[in-house]
Amino acid sequence: MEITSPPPCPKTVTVRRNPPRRARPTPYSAVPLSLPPSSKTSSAIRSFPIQDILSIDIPEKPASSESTSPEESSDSEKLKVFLRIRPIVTQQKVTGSLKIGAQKSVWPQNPKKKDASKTVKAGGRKKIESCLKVNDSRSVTLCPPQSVTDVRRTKSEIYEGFSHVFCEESSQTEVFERMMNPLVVDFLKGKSGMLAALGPSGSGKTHTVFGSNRQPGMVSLALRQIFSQKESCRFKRTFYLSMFEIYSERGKGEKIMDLSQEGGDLYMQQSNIKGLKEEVIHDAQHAESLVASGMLKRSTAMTNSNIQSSRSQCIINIRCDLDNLDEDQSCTAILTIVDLAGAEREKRTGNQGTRLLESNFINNTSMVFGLCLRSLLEHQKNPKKPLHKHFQNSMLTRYLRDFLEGKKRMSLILTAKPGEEDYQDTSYLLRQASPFMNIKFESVEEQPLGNKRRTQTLAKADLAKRVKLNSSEACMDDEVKGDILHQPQKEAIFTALKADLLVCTELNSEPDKEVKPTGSSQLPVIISMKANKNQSTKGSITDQAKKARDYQILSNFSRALWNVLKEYKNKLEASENEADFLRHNLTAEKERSAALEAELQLMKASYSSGKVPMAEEIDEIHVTTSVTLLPVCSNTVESENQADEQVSYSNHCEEHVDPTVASSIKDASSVKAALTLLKAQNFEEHGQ
Ligand SMILES: Nc1ncnc2c1ncn2[C@@H]1O[C@H](COP(=O)(O)OP(=O)(O)OP(=O)(O)O)[C@@H](O)[C@H]1O
Repeated sequence: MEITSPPPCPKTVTVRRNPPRRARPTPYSAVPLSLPPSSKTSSAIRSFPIQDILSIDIPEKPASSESTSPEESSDSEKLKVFLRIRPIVTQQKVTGSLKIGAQKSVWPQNPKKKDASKTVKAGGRKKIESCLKVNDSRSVTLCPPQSVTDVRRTKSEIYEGFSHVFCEESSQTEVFERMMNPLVVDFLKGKSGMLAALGPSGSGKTHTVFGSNRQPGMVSLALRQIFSQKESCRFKRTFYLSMFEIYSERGKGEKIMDLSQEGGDLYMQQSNIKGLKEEVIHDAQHAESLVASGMLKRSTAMTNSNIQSSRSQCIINIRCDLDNLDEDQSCTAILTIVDLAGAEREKRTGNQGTRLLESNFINNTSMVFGLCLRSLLEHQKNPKKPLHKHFQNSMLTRYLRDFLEGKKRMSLILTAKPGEEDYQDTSYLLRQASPFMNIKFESVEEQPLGNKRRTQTLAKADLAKRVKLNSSEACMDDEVKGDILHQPQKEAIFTALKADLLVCTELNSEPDKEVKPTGSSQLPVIISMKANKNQSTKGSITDQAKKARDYQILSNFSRALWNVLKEYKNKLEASENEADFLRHNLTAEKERSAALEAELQLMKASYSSGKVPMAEEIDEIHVTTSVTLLPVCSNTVESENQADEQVSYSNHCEEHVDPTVASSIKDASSVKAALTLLKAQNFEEHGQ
């Protein structure tokens, strides 16, 4: 039987795809391919831990800072927003009082008023539902009345987070204790502060701030509290009172009026009020009488909302000069109380003419006040947002600039009317003002000075003494010198004040203080163990704390960076080891494949010629190829080509050789077995 030789092996070309294929997995080899030991360590490197670094919790002030006192730790405190709900006034009561008011004044000519009277006449006593429900001491729910829900779908809203909610039954004393007393305590310690009352017309701002004879307000109660303190032998406190209003006369711009007995018109230069008179106050009674006479001068008028509606913004300043008698030094603190005129809705008040112009001024000032605080809040939330200079748009906000820019402490009391018909006003107030509770006072001055307020004050008494003490203020600018003749040597006095602060039950709440009796005073005097720190020390402590914080951040960052670099170095070493190992394996495989290829060529030639190759010849091929191909195998690309050719050849064999043989050839380790099989077949054919 004639043996038909298989067609010649076509020249196979390895086509490289574009993009080039990745290296094939190393074909099965007799040589086991073990992974290099280093590959075990080459786990994926985590990304740079920037988040970890940023989330490292670094205390604002180092815990080790022994100098941090409880007072200093409250550097960043939130604006306190209180809410006071005034009692509901029955319709009959309102209109009744309006009737009385109407006899005194012809203003306003509001047709609605007549309608209201009619309603009362016709309907008699009418029960008014409350739209404001107190949930707890810090939150309220505003429920829309039926009339509003009928028109549009309005849901109940919860407002929470107030420093305290004073319900309708809350007394003036309760409000004072919770809201005003902390400010007074700070004031007596040398810290300035402000309380501002905000709310719609007739909601009880003036009632809260000034009160009445029967129910004294915050000003009177604060003055009583101030003068109830016993004097220390080392310190002399002198209190001054000034009072002025900002108003608009028939809409012709803003004006300032000194509300002291002999006071007249004042003028404003930038944020400074020029010519404001201060009265020295010796006792609470005297001070209260001054406030009462000032109130008589204040512009008020009857409106639909309020029988005696404030038509101006009223500001009261109580200043305390604290003199250290031992060291001839002094410091100043100011307690400011602001009674804003209540925002009014034209529809509601029915104001016309002059009242309407006044209304515009009042609403404008309230709006600017709110805008300043909103801008501050937004700026604090996102420092990229600029702190707009809204304060420039009204005299009041110009005067209160430091407070409205978060540089000085302030508290707000929102007064609300809970009646159904007051829903719109109350809703507006809560929506606008409740977010202010998130405002922070970042770097509140520990002891804001009178000269910072830049109010030109001319105290009637103590002038000679002031001039004497003023000798140490040579470095002050002229304006400031004019403003406050008595320049307080604040640092030393503040230190001494801390060391010799009078005990009063309200003040004595700090745990790290030691109480010692003094010879001169019957009351024990608090001796602060940390009293020898003055303000410059505080400044340097703040700097040190900042530096320590920066250092801690940087060291954490560099530590994290170092760890990442170390991980990358390990990974690099592992990869190099792996590459060496693979290169070595590849070389060995190339040698083997070259030897097998040569052997196959020989076998093919022998098969076609019918001559069986001798075992020696095959061994010779192995030796030759392993020697000659070594340098070639070092070239990876060429080796890959050869590997491709080998596979191509194997494929070819699959097509043209007996399937049993082809499968054997594919398997590199079974080549010898294939050869034996071929020999046997050849032998059989030749034998036959
Ligand atoms: N908590 C309260 N308890 C009793 N009466 C109150 C209370 N709040 C307000 N009133 C009374 O309501 C009336 C209006 O209050 P008030 O003048 O204080 O309002 P207002 O907010 O200052 O208004 P405006 O902005 O128009 O001056 C006053 O007669 C006052 O006595």
